[in-house]
Amino acid sequence: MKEKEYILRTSNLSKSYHGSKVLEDVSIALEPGKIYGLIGQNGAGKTTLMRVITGLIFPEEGSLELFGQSGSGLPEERKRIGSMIEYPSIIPYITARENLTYYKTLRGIPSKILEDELLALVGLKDTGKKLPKNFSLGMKQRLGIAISLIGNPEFLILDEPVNGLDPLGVIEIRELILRLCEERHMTVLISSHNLPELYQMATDYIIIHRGKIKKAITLKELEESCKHHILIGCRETEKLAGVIEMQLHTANYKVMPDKTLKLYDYLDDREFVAKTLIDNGIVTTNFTVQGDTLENYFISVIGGEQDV
Ligand SMILES: Nc1ncnc2c1ncn2[C@@H]1O[C@H](COP(=O)(O)OP(=O)(O)OP(=O)(O)O)[C@@H](O)[C@H]1O
Repeated sequence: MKEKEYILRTSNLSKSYHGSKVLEDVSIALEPGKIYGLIGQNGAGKTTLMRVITGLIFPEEGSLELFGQSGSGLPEERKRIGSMIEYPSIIPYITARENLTYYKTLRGIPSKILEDELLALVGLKDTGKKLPKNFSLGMKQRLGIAISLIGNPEFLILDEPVNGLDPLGVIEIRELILRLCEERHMTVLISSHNLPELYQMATDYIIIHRGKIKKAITLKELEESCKHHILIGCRETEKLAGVIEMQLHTANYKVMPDKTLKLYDYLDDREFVAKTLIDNGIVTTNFTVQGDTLENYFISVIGGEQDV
């Protein structure tokens, strides 16, 4: 069997500042072509992790593999990364096009049409002589993304690119990222302190809290977790499933690895479900309605801990 390919693999990365751990045992694996949302509150360690990946700082412990290479092979592989970390590195007093020319020259890229191509890609081709200091926040973020795309990266790292944007701005960035992924087959790691903001932009979510990875979940699993259902616990799950199919005439349920069962129907008629189970000799250990908003889900994953 062919071994799974990873764009990035970290193993037990740790980093401290002034004796306190900012990253602790961070192990993540990113597969090609996916969009990973890195979600965590302010100070959770998102920027630090991105800086470690891009080689701006070094971890004290743990290891890192990029495109299958580690150790002395990392600097070469990092050329395949485009990033916008913390703030877009825009020069505010020259035009968007001049910004791109500046960074293109710095990177030694000869293409004559690169500026046109990137400006069109991020929807800034009509900005003409307007200076970035007068751009809206969304325009600045889009120019920052264009700059990060200069080397035609395969792996794009964006730190909070939707922070402070209005809902329309969030949608613009979302559409841009989805397009980049589709047209350029890029893998993206994008951070935010707000799970709902990245919802549907990301295919996978990594939740970080106080430097530790709390959860790695796919969009499908996230939606599954947030979908309302009746959670039923009982010792005889097979018998329970049989009663649900035969007596309640639905197959809209799922047996979980811990043998509890999630029933997605009859939410408005729970009394009928309870009565049917009793009538059929099912003894339940749990019978509750569950399902979360994205925000509640996030809070439940980080354990409801507030930052101090
Ligand atoms: N250079 C530094 N020196 C000292 N402490 C630092 C440094 N950089 C980060 N920290 C601390 O590390 C912790 C994690 O910071 P980081 O910027 O990685 O978090 P974040 O999740 O990106 O948060 P935000 O959303 O606020 O940017 C914070 O407590 C921060 O104060």
